[in-house]
Amino acid sequence: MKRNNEQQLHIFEQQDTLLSSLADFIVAESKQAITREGRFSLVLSGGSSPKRLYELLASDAYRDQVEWNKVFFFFGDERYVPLTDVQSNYLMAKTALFDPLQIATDHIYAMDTAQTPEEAALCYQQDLEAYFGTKTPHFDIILLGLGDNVHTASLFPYTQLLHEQKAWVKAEYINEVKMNRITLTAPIINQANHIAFLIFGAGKAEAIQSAMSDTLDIDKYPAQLIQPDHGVLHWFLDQDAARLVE
Ligand SMILES: O=C(O)[C@H](O)[C@@H](O)[C@H](O)[C@H](O)COP(=O)(O)O
Repeated sequence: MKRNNEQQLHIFEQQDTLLSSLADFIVAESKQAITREGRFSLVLSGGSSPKRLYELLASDAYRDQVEWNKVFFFFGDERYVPLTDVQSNYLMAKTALFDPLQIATDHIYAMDTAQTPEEAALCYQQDLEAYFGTKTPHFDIILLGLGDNVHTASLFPYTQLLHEQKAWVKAEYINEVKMNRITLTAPIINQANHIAFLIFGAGKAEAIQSAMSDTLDIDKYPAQLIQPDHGVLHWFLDQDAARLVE
């Protein structure tokens, strides 16, 4: 089954130029969204790949290019650990981005892992409903990473989460990582204006090839679920990661 949405490949030899190109894209989109709607919604991904991007956005090279007081931050997923835990995606973003830029707490939508996983998912859904109001939940940019097993956000292979058609946020115990995860689901991710995968390193090449394959098997390759309804799917890759799809 051919994919029917727009995809843009952005492939760079060096990680530095990859990161600055994605940072430039975020800056440009923030300007357009703020002009259009007075605010910009950015969904952050977790894991290790995006840390340097967040540090770059908070650096002298970029900090003055964005009206941060009009930016609202969300998370694509969260590990079910305290927000002070070293595994927390929130803590990584707080350290690399929020604290250096002195982002106001009412501009940061963290998943509340002090509640049960199911309560946290429900509360986050309510937060999103409040943010979007009666408007369709079109995040301006959703950043995503890709696991070696082709998971993205916390949409892991062979989980119930993959088949959620209605809820925007769900929690599930993920046996593969022996922890509860809270995650945006494909229905809301696919409503974004822009979805940007940030992936680098030769170890991700096979996962990217599977994710991009037109032979769909979403249980095996969950990232294949990411097919924007109206927006653009961007792949920000370094050459090592892109070697099987260039
Ligand atoms: O909470 C998480 O871990 C992320 O949301 C997850 O989807 C991540 O993006 C991939 O696992 C890639 O992680 P790395 O960037 O560390 O390879």
